[in-house]
Amino acid sequence: MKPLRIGLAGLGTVGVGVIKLLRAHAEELSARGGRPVEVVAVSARSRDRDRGISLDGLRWHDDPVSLAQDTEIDVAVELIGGSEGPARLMVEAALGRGIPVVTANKALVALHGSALARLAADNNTTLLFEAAVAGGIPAIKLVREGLAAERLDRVGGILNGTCNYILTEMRTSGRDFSDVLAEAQEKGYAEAEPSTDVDGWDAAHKLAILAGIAFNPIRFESLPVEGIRNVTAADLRFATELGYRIKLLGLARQHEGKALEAWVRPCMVPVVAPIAGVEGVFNAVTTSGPFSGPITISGRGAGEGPTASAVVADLIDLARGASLPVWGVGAVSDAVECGSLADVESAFYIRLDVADRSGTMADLTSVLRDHDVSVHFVSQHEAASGRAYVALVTHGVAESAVREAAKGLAALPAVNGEPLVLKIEDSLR
Ligand SMILES: NC(=O)C1=CN([C@@H]2O[C@H](COP(=O)(O)OP(=O)(O)OC[C@H]3O[C@@H](n4cnc5c(N)ncnc54)[C@H](O)[C@@H]3O)[C@@H](O)[C@H]2O)C=CC1
Ligand SMILES: N[C@@H](CC=O)C(=O)O
Ligand code: NA
Repeated sequence: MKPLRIGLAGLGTVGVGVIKLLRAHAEELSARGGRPVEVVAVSARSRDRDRGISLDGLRWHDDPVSLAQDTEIDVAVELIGGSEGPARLMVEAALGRGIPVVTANKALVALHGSALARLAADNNTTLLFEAAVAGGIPAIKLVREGLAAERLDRVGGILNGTCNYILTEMRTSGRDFSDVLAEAQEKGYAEAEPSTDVDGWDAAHKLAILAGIAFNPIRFESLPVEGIRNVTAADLRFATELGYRIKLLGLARQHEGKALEAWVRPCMVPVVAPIAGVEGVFNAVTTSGPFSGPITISGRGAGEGPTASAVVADLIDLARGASLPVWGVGAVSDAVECGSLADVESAFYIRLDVADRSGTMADLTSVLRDHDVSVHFVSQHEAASGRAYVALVTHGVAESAVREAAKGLAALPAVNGEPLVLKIEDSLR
């Protein structure tokens, strides 16, 4: 049987994992795909770096675009990363000549997915990206194939392994942020530029892709994004005391007749919610729809093995001759704006660093009263030298009111620095 010939660009964590997996499971892959799946050509920055795998017998291309133009490949695999530059040029070159592309690059798909889908459709080929969302979890296949019959009202979850790893380690071992981030980088979880992870962008790319399949491609710039940099050890302690875990969540919800509600932000999740138990580098993808009901699946969201498993699953689809439309629908629609969050009601957690003196609490509550924010629970812990951390949990209130109240609180002389406002996400129980 004629093999499926792969040209693979990017020999880092994921690229090396893909080559190892193709070699380790060659027999099973050949049986499942109906023909052997073989890497025949590669491209990376350095030819001589020791990667622990042999590149003997593989054609070498210095330029990933020249790899995409190699007439002796059937599929181009892009594992370089970045929404622009060589990754984008290579994907465009391959799709432009009718060669299917498999990529793990969420930034590229989130920002240019609609244009790439058109290019693929125009050239009668496809772009597959299972590894781009939640690493080894079959998240795309869940939504695009498994739930193809459903009209979902919610999709999202814990979509960044690095952030979940940092939040888990900070809480369980008391280590600080930068120490745990360095470890996530060593383990190959973090993006080349780690602010992509900790500032929420990577989760946002993944949410944009899930929302694109479940609902409609969204205009990435309209997605509200907040990362985990401002979450402190004090917040993690308060969360435990209140019966919550702090998780970086990305969620998109379709409310009847309204613009899509979508956001990425650290949230308080009740400790009894299944998603609260998803710890470390694990991700979780959650959906809900009128026929299927709620579904949550979890697994390793980053790292060599899990991500390689997802890339190779796409290659098997191609070996089998599957021809899947990029966003799960034949016609590519234009990207839509996400709705404003101003009127969306929720309970919120507000954490303040205050002067520990008489009258402070009265000042805080008067600001909340002035903004019509009703408080459900208050807790206080001593901080260093005459300061205290105060945590307030509100009743349900519009996001715009809590944001205005937070500005009023920040302006009080007794309040140091910026308050942290976290949404309490109770719907995922
Ligand atoms: N590491 C992970 O756990 C996951 C990574 N991804 C995505 O997979 C992709 C690859 O990620 P990693 O393997 O972690 O990155 P990495 O930084 O370990 O590897 C990237 C590779 O691309 C090569 N490269 C850079 N510029 C190049 C150029 N101009 N021409 C040819 N090769 C070039 C580098 O030499 C390196 O071998 C990214 O899009 C990333 O977002 C997706 C899911 C999980
Ligand atoms: N940097 C990402 C890797 C996988 O997509 C993460 O930490 O989740
Ligand atoms: Na996946």
